[in-house]
Amino acid sequence: MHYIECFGCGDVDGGLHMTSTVGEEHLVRSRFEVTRAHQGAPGLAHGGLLACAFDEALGSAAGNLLRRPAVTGKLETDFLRPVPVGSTLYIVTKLDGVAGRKIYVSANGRLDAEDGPLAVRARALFVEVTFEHFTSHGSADALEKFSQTAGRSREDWDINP
Ligand SMILES: CCCCCCCC/C=C\CCCCCCCC(=O)SCCNC(=O)CCNC(=O)[C@H](O)C(C)(C)COP(=O)(O)OP(=O)(O)OC[C@H]1O[C@@H](n2cnc3c(N)ncnc32)[C@H](O)[C@@H]1OP(=O)(O)O
Repeated sequence: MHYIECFGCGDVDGGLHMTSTVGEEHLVRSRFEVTRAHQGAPGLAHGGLLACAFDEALGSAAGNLLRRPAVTGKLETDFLRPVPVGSTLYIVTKLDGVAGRKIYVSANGRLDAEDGPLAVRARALFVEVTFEHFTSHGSADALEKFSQTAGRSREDWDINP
C-alpha cells in the first residue's frame, strides 16, 4: 500500500484493494479480485475498472522498482478476453526502460492463475515528478500523509514491507 486512501491499493470502501509484490527478475506481481461491484455488463468486469487495476499495477511497479515518485502520462490497454465476476486477475509487470523522466512499463493480466489465459495487456508511460507535484496540485500535507501510511519517513519505504 502506498497511501491509505488510494483507490487502487488503499483501505477504501469500494476500492480495488490490490496488493503488489516485487519478485524475481524484477517482475512485479499484482492481484485484482473482480467482484460484483466491478461490473460493466452483467457478470463481467467493466473495462474502465480493469484499466484502473492496470494503472495501479504498472504504477506500483514503476514506483517500487525505481523508488522515484511518478504519475501516469499515458495508459494503453488491450482487452483480449472477458473478465468474469468472481475471477482473479494475475498481473505481472515489467520495467521496459527509462529515458530521462520517462518510465516505460508493461503488464500482462491472466485469468485465475499465473499461467492462466491472457485476458488483458497494458502499457504505460509514467513521468517522474518531484514530491512538490503532490503538495502543489493535491494536498499541502501530502508528504505527511504518505509518511503516515508507510509508517516511516518517505526516504525509508521498504520494498515488500
Ligand atoms: C523515495 C520515493 C519512493 C517513491 C515510490 C514508493 C512506491 C510507490 C508505490 C506505488 C505508486 C503508486 C501507484 C499509483 C498508480 C496510479 C498513478 C496515477 O493514477 S497518477 C494520476 C494520473 N496522472 C496524472 O494526473 C498526470 C497529469 N499530468 C501531469 O501532471 C503532467 O502532464 C506530467 C507530470 C505527466 C508531465 O508534465 P511535465 O510538465 O512535468 O513534463 P513534460 O515535459 O510535459 O513531459 C516530460 C516528458 O514526458 C513526455 N510525456 C508526457 N506526457 C506524455 C504523454 N501523454 N504521451 C507521451 N509522452 C508524454 C513529454 O513529451 C516529455 O518527454 P521529453 O522529455 O520531452 O522526451
